[in-house]
Amino acid sequence: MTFILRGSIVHTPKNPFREAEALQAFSDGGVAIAEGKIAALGPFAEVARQYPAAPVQDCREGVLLPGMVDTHVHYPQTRVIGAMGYSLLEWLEQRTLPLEARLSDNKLARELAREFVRLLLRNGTTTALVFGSHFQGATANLFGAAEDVGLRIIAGQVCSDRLLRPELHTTPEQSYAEQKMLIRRFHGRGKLRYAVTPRFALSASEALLEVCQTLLQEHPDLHFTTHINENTDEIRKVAELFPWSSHYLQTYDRFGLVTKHSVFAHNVHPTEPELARLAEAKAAIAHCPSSNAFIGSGIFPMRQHLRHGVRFGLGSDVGGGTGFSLLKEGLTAYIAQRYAQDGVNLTPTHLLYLATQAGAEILGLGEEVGSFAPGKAADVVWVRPEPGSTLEVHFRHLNSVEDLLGSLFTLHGEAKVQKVWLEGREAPLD
Ligand SMILES: O=c1[nH]c(=O)c2nc[nH]c2[nH]1
Ligand SMILES: [Zn+2]
Repeated sequence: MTFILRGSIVHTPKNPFREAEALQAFSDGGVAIAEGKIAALGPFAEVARQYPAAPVQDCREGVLLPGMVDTHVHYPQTRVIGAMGYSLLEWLEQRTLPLEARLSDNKLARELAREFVRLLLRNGTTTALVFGSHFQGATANLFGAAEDVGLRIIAGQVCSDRLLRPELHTTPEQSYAEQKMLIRRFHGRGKLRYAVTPRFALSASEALLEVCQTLLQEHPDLHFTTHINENTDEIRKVAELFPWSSHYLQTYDRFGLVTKHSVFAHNVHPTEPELARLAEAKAAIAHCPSSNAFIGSGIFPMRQHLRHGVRFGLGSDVGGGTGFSLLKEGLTAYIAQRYAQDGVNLTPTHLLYLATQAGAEILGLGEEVGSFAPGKAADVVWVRPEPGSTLEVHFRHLNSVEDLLGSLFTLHGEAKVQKVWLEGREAPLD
């Protein structure tokens, strides 16, 4: 069935960090959807002429965006959001890991998985790279919940074998066996993909990192994700644990884990050699601005990443982050760069790009999602201002599409995700 969505349409088919006029917008636009894919995009009158028999869904109140892409979010941590006053290692020990340990209970894991995928969708996220659980069963529940609603996720069973808490520790042998089973069962099934996911070098022995390497060698199309350079105490401890390493990235690189399929979360405190190596390997960073602020990790050195040509997308990093909204992450990235010594002066176009196409690209999905380019999956979000809100006032008095986006990101708390389509099918939001 072919149908048309009519409304204000904005997307970033080009990279605004490199090219002018990266934003494309249609104030009365149409996006035709056929067989779950974008069939046509343009002014509504033109699209309607191309598909005269297609029913039209009127989305003229508000704006249509490509489904957003969260490049770093933790499935077990929804209920940790808002734990104030901790730095990273205290936050993990006192608030996060105790909850993660409870996911050995499959019933709780199933409940959290359903809650998690619903909250991603309600915030307009249609693709995500997800940190799973330390438990195999709970991670299987995550894949199951995503599949049930048609959400595109890349995820994996988190592995650690030291320095967390005993319930969360595995052994290299156990981790290999459990991950193999999950890879066989879920990797490449529909829209599901598997990511090898050591929690961070601090909690992974060399033998466990070797297991990660073996898995990637045995399955070259797997993804890889972990944390890096988030907090100065963490960095110091990692240096002590790997005395042979000259920097944090080397603890992964020694085991072949720095590739174009790798996404490292945070990288708030990188050294120049690490940035050079990330660029050389075409590895990418999940930039998590609200988490960096909330846990007090520091300000992301965006200009340094740009200078080195290191790619990055946005991550909500729930539960260190302050919620699932990538609109809010965009605003927080903007504000953090305003505070930074040598910050990048981001425009609303940069923010939209970071929340959509940039994320798609670093997940290797740049040809499949992230914009309304014909042929891509029809993952679409319709956002409307809450009636009577400041955002509604702004939307009634717009001068330009940049103004629309600027107020959407700034007043994101008054933007309601009205509907979400996943491959052209309306997704359940309740
Ligand atoms: O922000 C973070 N959240 C986590 O859960 C975590 N684990 C290791 N390092 C981490 N950083
Ligand atoms: Zn994280």
